[in-house]
Amino acid sequence: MALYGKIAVVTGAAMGIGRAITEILLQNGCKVALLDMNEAAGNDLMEVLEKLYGEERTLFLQCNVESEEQIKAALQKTVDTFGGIDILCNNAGILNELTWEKMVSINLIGAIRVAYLTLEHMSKLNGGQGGVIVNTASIAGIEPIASSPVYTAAKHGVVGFTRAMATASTALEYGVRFNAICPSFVETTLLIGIGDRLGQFSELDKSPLDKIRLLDVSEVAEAVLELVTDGTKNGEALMVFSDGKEYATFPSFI
Ligand SMILES: NC(=O)c1ccc[n+]([C@@H]2O[C@H](COP(=O)([O-])OP(=O)(O)OC[C@H]3O[C@@H](n4cnc5c(N)ncnc54)[C@H](O)[C@@H]3O)[C@@H](O)[C@H]2O)c1
Ligand SMILES: CCCCC/C=C\C=C\[C@H](O)C/C=C\C/C=C\CCCC(=O)O
Repeated sequence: MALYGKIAVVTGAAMGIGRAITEILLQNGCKVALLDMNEAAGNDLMEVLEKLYGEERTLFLQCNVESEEQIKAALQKTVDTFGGIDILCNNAGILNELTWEKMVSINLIGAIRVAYLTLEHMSKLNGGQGGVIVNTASIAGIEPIASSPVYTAAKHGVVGFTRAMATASTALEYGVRFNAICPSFVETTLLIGIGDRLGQFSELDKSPLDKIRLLDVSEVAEAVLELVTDGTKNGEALMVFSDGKEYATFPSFI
């Protein structure tokens, strides 16, 4: 997919990986709607981006991915402002085993909710032009992390949802590709003070974090760009490690 002039929606865009995805899409000519619940961080980032890329190429919309109403309003505003949606980077997420039901609500249900509501604009079945959806999962979506069982469950859910939707989209001719990005540990606020958010599993935090190089957000954004632009990629889970990236392989029974 050539990106110049394409319209992207990024959730959890105000900081961390979402911010890096937003910037790489802007650098490649996209218009980007930044959705995030953190209004202050979103507005601060907009000031920076407007100076770099021009006011007409970015739009910040305060949006909690737990709220169907807020997502619907944000997507409609994006379509009204930019004229459609070609790319969704479904990235908002938290890591907190203490508030595990909320974590499932944001990391898994939120991602599904945003994807379904975006398809109402993007799917060829609904009069859209087709496009691509990249869901931010994690290596924890491929391999269990003992200190984070519910985070692991939610991210496995994101990978499963992505792969099933890729097949469904092909069969039902939505014209939409679905891929998952699965990073290792990335240097963002998500990992700050993590020991306090692992609850009964905190003693398992033996911190590989001290032994491996944390990824820079730009490395994850580069891998997302590959999944967005390479039209042959559908139903893939691209793992990003400190020493390179690799597509996950899965058994097949059906
Ligand atoms: N940092 C890592 O090591 C790592 C590794 C693999 C995957 N991930 C995943 O990457 C994604 C981004 O995480 P990050 O590391 O950039 O974290 P981050 O905390 O730096 O950024 C997360 C962003 O999501 C937003 N957000 C959180 N809950 C939201 C909600 N309910 N609605 C809307 N926005 C919300 C926050 O306001 C924030 O701007 C998450 O899905 C996370 O699970 C992170
Ligand atoms: C042990 C401390 C864990 C605290 C953080 C828990 C979960 C973090 C999840 C992130 O999404 C990253 C998930 C998994 C990373 C897995 C493997 C690391 C591979 C190392 C490498 O890059 O080579």
